[in-house]
Amino acid sequence: MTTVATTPDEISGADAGGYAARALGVTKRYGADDATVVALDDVTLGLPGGHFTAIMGPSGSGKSTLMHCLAGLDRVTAGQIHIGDIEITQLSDKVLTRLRRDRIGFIFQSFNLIPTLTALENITLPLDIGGRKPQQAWLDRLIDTVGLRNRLHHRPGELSGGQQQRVACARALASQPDIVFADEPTGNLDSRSGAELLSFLRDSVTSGGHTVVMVTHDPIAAAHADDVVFLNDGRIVETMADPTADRVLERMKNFEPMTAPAPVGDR
Ligand SMILES: Nc1ncnc2c1ncn2[C@@H]1O[C@H](COP(=O)(O)OP(=O)(O)OP(=O)(O)O)[C@@H](O)[C@H]1O
Repeated sequence: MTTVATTPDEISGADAGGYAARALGVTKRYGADDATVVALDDVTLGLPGGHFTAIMGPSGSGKSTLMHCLAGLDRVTAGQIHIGDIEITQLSDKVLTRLRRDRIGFIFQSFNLIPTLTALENITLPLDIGGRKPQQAWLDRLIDTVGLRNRLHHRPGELSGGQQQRVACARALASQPDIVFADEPTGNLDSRSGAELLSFLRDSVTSGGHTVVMVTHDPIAAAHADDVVFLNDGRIVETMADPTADRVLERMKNFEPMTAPAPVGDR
């Protein structure tokens, strides 16, 4: 499995097991009647295991909705989602919650740390909730990689934004999940902290064999990925292998002529 797939044949075949997550003909509608919004329109996507995939597209194109549906945080209107070999669209809320906890890691733009817990307690929280013991060697490696060794007993309020996001990253990877979903993970970080975080995610894929899916608006962030999936109006319009920031920027420009602000003098 060397690249993302976007056709039903590719992701339904005998070797579909190589995909960490799959969406098959997924449609997501919000609202009803005249107020209906089609956020995803018949999306088919296979995300290879051991890959770093970026999801890009203009505002409102369906990026977050796609990620939330893939991660089982939102229910689809039609179609199927697989995490590994498990079809999640039919699962009860209880089973889905357990699957998310055990097999999926999340990194949100807003960190979502618990303010009363220390950095270490935040990192191991998903494991603690699941009644699982952290694998100490992995945890040690993770803590050293994100550079939090001397901050483990600080609470989030005593950490910088970049440090908090690194805690969120370590938390997402602590249980060695099958797949990590990151929604604009560098959105609240300065450029140096953002670059560190992206290197960490890249390394967790290259050296650790993890699977990372990241929604981003930033071509430089997307250039850390193996593949970029471009969405527009709820549909996949293109994929790009081995992206560079320049190529991604060029592609994004084609989407956004309507949203570029007019020069001040023209208003
Ligand atoms: N809970 C909701 N109720 C109604 N409409 C929604 C809801 N969530 C998203 N939408 C709509 O679905 C469409 C896709 O939204 P989504 O948040 O997935 O886009 P996005 O590409 O992630 O946008 P952005 O880059 O601005 O975050 C948009 O038109 C949005 O207004």
